[in-house]
Amino acid sequence: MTGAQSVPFLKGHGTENDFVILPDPDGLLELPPRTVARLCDRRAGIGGDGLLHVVRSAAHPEARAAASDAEWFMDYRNADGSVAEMCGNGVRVFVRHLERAGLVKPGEVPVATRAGVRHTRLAEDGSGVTVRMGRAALPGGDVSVRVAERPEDAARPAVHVSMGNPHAVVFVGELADAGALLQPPLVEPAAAYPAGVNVEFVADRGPRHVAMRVHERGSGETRSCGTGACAVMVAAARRDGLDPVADGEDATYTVEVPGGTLVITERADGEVEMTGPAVIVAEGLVDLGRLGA
Ligand SMILES: N[C@@H](CCC[C@H](N)C(=O)O)C(=O)O
Repeated sequence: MTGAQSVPFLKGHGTENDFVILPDPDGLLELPPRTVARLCDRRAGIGGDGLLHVVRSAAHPEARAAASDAEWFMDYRNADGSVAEMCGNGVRVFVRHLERAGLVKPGEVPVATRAGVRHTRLAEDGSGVTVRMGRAALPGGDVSVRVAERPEDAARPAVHVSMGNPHAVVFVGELADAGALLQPPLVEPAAAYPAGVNVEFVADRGPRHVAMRVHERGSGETRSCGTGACAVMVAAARRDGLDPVADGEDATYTVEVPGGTLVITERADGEVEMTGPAVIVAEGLVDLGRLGA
């Protein structure tokens, strides 16, 4: 990209999963992967685990094709510029931005995503945001994960969970068993995840209380992942013999992430609900022409 093009941006995070936010209600911005990657670069750009492109559904072709009645579409991009279906922490930050900008009121706010519409609820007192994340899908099959830096370790069994985006959940004794997580974990069979995968390592902390680390597709290790925490909650519940739909009773877990705490409920109707913080920390102008993308 050449020439000056100053556009407004904000920076926000949810449990320290951090995002560059680009308000673009009329869908006028061109955002090729290299521009997104540069914006998310922590040295040469603003820095973030991902980017929230905030567009009215009517102005985005993917949202128009889905014909949802949600006014806003979350066009989510990973830090490497790749597209993702959904981001759980991101959707909370997305509605926090809409609220601050006076574009929605506290209460129920539907948001269209590539994984379908997610219904968010902004607390009146400005505290947390609750999101109805849809139902988890557990396709089954044998999946295993090896930590890339520890090729000597045996492959560990993983649970395949979809929260609209793909996850492999691995139970470990200690979170340190995941190593430095500088490289993507090795997941097999690769065919189980044709579009790549987010990998969560989970350790127990107490009854219905777990801690996790995550290696995100397209971003590397991050300090939190909302869809990942939901996948972890559902995998932990099944491991603990709980199935809220069959049991007719909600199950709630506390999921600790390096950047904070998320509370996740799988309801008796199958819906997974996540509650957590959403914070906007900065805003300004960025010159897309000077990113060197
Ligand atoms: N951090 C997000 C997930 C972002 C997308 C993910 N990396 C993917 O490619 O599926 C979350 O909070 O859910």
